[in-house]
Parts: sequence; C-alpha cells; structure tokens
Amino acid sequence: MRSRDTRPDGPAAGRYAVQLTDVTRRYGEGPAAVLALDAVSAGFEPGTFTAVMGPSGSGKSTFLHCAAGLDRPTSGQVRLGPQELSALRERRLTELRRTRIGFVFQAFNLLPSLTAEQNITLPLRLAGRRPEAGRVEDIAHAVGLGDLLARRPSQLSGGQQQRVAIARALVTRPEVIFADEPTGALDPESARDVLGLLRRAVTDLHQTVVMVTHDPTAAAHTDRAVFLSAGRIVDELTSPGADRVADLLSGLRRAA
Ligand SMILES: Nc1ncnc2c1ncn2[C@@H]1O[C@H](COP(=O)(O)OP(=O)(O)OP(=O)(O)O)[C@@H](O)[C@H]1O
Repeated sequence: MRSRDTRPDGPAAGRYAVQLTDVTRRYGEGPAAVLALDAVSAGFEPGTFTAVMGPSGSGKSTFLHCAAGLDRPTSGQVRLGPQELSALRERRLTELRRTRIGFVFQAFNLLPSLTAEQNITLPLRLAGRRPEAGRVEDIAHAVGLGDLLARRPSQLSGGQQQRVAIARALVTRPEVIFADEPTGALDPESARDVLGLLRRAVTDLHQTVVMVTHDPTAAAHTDRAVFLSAGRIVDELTSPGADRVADLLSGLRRAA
C-alpha cells in the first residue's frame, strides 16, 4: 500500500518533527561534481518510525547527515520542528544536535573510558544539565540494561552496547532519533532486540525515529520505508513488508 501524501508542502505541512524541502547536496565542482541529493523533499511526523533505503551510493548517508544537521545542504531547507537549520551558526547547531537530536550508529560510538551510565548521561552533561531523579534507571530498565550500568563498553556485548547507545539517544527526549544502520554490526537475535527497542521508543514513548538500513527485515519494523535512487526519492511504502521491500530494492539495484 502506498502512503498518503506526506510531502512537506502537502496537506500535513507544519506537523513534522523533521522536514526537508528541496534539499540538494553536491560534492565537488565542475565536471567531477557528484549530485548526492537532488532536490529531495520529505517530512517525518512525530511518533513515526521510518526506514530510508536504497542501493549503495543512492544518497542515504548524505540524506541522514543533512537531516541531522551533521552536514549542510548545498541548497534547500531542513527544519527541526519550526527551526530552520541553515539559519544556525555552528555552535548553535552543535548544541541543538546534543539536546534535540539522538543518534544511534552502526559502530555504537560509545566512549570506552566511561561506564554505561556515564555514556547514557553524556549528552545531558555536555549540555550542562543533570538527569532528573530516576530517569537513567527508568531508561536503563526500558532498554533492558538493568544491572549493567557500571560496566564499560568493552565489558558489554554488541547488542548491549547498542542498548546503551539507544538509552543515550533517548535520555534528552529528543525531537528525533537518527539511526544509521543500527543493526549492521549485530547478530540476528541482537538485531531483532534493537529493532524492537526502537519500535517501542516510537510506540510507547512517542519518539520519532528515522533509520537508514540495507535490511528489508529491519524495514519491516517501521511504519514507512522511503526509497532513494541516484539522490532522489523514487518510492515509498507504508507498513512495509520485508518481501515487498526486498523486491523494490532489487529493482532499484538493477536500474542503478
Ligand atoms: N565526501 C564526499 N565527496 C565526494 N562524493 C561523495 C562524498 N560523500 C558521498 N559522496 C558520493 O555521493 C553519493 C551518495 O553517497 P552516500 O554515502 O550518501 O550513499 P549511500 O546510499 O549512503 O551509500 P552506501 O549504502 O554505500 O553507504 C555517492 O555517489 C558517493 O560516492
């Protein structure tokens, strides 16, 4: 089933947690220039889980980096709620990334010298805030870390490290969590657990999650899959089933 019109200028405009409008990202100049994103528009409503998919080189990472304020588009607009990101200087953007955006990466990106608990509270401490009483325990419980808070990353399995990363992403109650291949380094069982947690963050905590993934099974946990090819959004599915996603992806790979 195709989703209803959720383009940023469509009927649901103004309701998005994140909104990209005509975002173009060009790398390099002249004949060697690469158009990694070509006037892409997309909106992500609060409390939804979206997969961003496409063949290798289709622009997924560039899309995520522009949407998350880690990279600046060559042209076009990115809004986080009402805030236009291009209007912000680097320092404000860094602050905003720390407090209003959560990140989950394939390689976990935890600080090895800190305990799980210290990793989880790092975004708050960097923003000069203290966790509310009981907040870390609640999150640790929600992601199944229970009694592992005193351990360092090297004392945790990959799946447990990704739970810490998810807890860290949740701790500030961000407007959106961007996940870049969050299950890419995990065995199938840990991958399922991590996807279940992201799903619960959306369904139970009303978080908004945008996840880049190559994996049709991962996409099947989401509400919507958006497909990129050669820097453009070429298709999307709501309630995407793994088989349908796999078919669509192989068609795009053949065409790439
Ligand atoms: N820093 C860069 N300089 C030049 N070209 C780049 C740069 N980063 C990405 N590209 C190019 O932009 C296009 C999109 O890259 P991107 O990494 O966004 O794709 P992707 O879909 O995430 O790929 P993959 O699935 O392989 O990670 C590719 O052609 C890539 O070679």
